[in-house]
This record gives sequence, C-alpha cells and structure tokens, in this order.
Amino acid sequence: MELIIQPGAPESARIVADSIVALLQRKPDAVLGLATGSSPLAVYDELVRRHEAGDVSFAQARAFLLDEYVGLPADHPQRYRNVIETELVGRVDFAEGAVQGPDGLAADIPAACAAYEQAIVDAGGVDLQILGIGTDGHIAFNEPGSSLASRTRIKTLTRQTRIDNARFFDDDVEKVPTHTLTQGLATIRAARHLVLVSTGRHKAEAIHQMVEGPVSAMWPASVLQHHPHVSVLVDPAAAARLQLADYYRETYETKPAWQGL
Ligand SMILES: N[C@@H]1[C@@H](O)[C@H](O)[C@@H](COP(=O)(O)O)O[C@@H]1O
Repeated sequence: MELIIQPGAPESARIVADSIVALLQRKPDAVLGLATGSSPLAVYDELVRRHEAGDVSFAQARAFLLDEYVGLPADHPQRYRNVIETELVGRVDFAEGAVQGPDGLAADIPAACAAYEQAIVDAGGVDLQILGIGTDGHIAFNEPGSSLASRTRIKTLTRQTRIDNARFFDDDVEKVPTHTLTQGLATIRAARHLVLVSTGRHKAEAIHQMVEGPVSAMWPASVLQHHPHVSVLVDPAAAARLQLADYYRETYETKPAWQGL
C-alpha cells in the first residue's frame, strides 16, 4: 500500500487524474470503477478539466459504480446512477450505456447482483477503482462485519452511515434508505489498481485502521492490505493517526520520478 500525504484534495486530485489520464492514453477502452460521496469530487472536477483541455477521452472507456441505494425512484437526485451522471459522466464523453451501476430497483435482487458481477467480468474486470472511505472504515457500502470474501449483494446500512449521509437527504436521517446494493470486498479486491482518496480529521481513525491495523471485518477497508496495488491519498488531517506518517512522507519524496501511482 502506498501512502501519499498531500496538502489537500486538489493536490491529491491532480495525482489521481494523472494516473487515470495515463491509463486511458495507453488503454483507451479501460474499465474504471467510480465511487460516489464527497471524497472523489475533486478528482472528477480535475478529470473534466483535463477532458476540456483535450488531454483525455472517455469515448471508448467503460465504468462501473460501487454501489446503489435500494428503492430510490429512477429520477431521484440521490440515486447514485444520477449522482455520478451529474458529477462526471454527463460532463465528459462516455458513450451511451458505458456506465453501469447495480440496479437498486430490481424485483429480483439476488439475480441483479449476480448479473452485475457477471457484467464486470465480461468487461474484463476493473482496471482502476476509485474509492472513498466511511468514518467506520466501510468501502462502497461494506459495513463493519462484512465478509472479507463478499460479492455484490444487498446490505443494511448502519445508523452511523445513514446519519453521515443525511446531509444529502435534507439532513433527515429518516429519508436515507436503509438498504443498498454494493460490490463486495472481494469484488473490489479484484480490481487491478485501487486508488483511495480521503480528507478530514473524521476519517483519521478509519485511515489508521485500514493501513496499520489488523485485517478485520470490523474495519472493512483493512482488507485492502491483501491487495498488491493500492494508492491511498490523504490530507494531513486524515493522516493524523498514522503511526508511520514520517516514513510514508519520506518514501514519497524519494520516489523515482518515472514511477507513477
Ligand atoms: N457509499 C459511499 C462510499 O462509497 C463513500 O466512500 C463513503 C464516504 O463518503 P464521503 O466521501 O462523502 O465521506 O460513504 C458512502 O456511504
């Protein structure tokens, strides 16, 4: 796992965008994994800028979302398929139908989850997965206690996650759906490169547990310790609990210039 401590989200976003642009230049039909939540927003804004500058095209790329609320109407602004359309997809040149998410309105949820897993496999797997992290260490919507071997399935949200996400639902926790469809921890681990971005003191414990704690279902993101290619970009506040912060800084500062993420 590579830890990169940057002054803030814009600096991290430029590093992540460099990596995504380089990927799409060498593999125009790359498969991206997209995350919602506030953490990746600076990355999406940076990608839009690079696209507008003519540096990158998504015309041949495909993308898969990490998760989706169960039961939100198709036109609900907080449905993740709509959120990602506003934040990134509608601002660049993805082809029609190139971006998929789990179907939170499916009548047969287990079948929809299995079909989503198969769609990712059929696309050749995810080349680069963008991730955020919840205050309780969840990635996508894999809450504490999630099987480290889990695949796409329905999950019940914790009260804490619903409180954290109430800001997107008029600050009313009761409006936050209770269930989601989420890629599992094993699904996420199957992506070839994982890039996690996080800022703020409220994420410091989760970042510490993910990087330096034992691998445990109680901190689901800690499963990333088993992945061979993970880049974690944090600001000083999110890095505040890291025991080896000085070592991570020195490692990054002395990294050979030719080596990307
Ligand atoms: N399902 C999403 C996650 O994908 C996201 O990483 C996390 C953190 O969100 P934020 O980046 O807004 O702090 O919460 C949500 O519940």
